[in-house]
Amino acid sequence: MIQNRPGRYLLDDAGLTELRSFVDAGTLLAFDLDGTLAPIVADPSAIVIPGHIQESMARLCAMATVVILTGRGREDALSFLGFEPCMVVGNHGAEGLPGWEEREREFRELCAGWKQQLHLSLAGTSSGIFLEDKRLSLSLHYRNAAGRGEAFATIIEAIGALVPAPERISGKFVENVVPRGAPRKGRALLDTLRYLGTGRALYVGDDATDEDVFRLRNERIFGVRVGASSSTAADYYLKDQQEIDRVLREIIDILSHPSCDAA
Ligand SMILES: O=P(O)(O)OC[C@H]1O[C@H](O[C@H]2O[C@H](CO)[C@@H](O)[C@H](O)[C@H]2O)[C@H](O)[C@@H](O)[C@@H]1O
Repeated sequence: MIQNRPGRYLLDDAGLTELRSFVDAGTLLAFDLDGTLAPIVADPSAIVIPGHIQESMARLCAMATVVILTGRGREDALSFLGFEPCMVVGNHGAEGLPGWEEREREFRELCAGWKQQLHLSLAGTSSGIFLEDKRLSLSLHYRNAAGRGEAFATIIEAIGALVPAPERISGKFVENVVPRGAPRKGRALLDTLRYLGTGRALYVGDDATDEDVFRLRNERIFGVRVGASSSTAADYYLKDQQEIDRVLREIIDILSHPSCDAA
């Protein structure tokens, strides 16, 4: 079993040197949305990518290949971006990958069935549980529940009773119901690299679902976790979400001054 190790801080001299030697115009730049480009807020429909982050992302989109890998539905994610990435892969990797169109139809049907079952099983249970229907996966949020422990237990029981059994992926005060066999973020990033004919990728994410990328431990992927964690598989970490601003500015600087010794 691969042991996790504490990541290294990205924004010190050593981390920035590594970033500079990894990133060039041919590097795929992939980002998670919630908690990475947008700060976490209590209402999932109220996220905002700050204007200066949108501007940096728009600049990067003009300089390199930018991809968004999000747990949100694609259309929902697109409505928040304010810039135009090369690709947006939604639903934790299950939506928007070329070649998966048939399976996506199957995933939609499964989710519609699970949604009906959840409406029945959660009716009358603890308040504050919010079901987000993302068509190819479902999210059961309990951040705003009066008793989070009780709400979490209710959600786990309800997901455990679903037929057929889904995959359950934990997130930040959310449990995600995902079709078995659907691509997750790790697979999605590798497929995207192949599809776009790109050799390597930088990936920045903040959540348990992003560990699916970090756990690949692939030398072609430079993984950065937003928020230090003793259990992350990411190579590097940022102290908090606000530091994404500096990361984007550093990458813009790297791409504006190409050197001969990039890896
Ligand atoms: O992969 P991501 O782009 O990070 O999406 C992960 C989930 O993000 C959203 O939920 C999380 O952010 C909300 C807004 O800040 C917050 O209220 C919630 O507690 C978080 O779990 C989104 O609603 C989910 O669909 C995504 O799966």
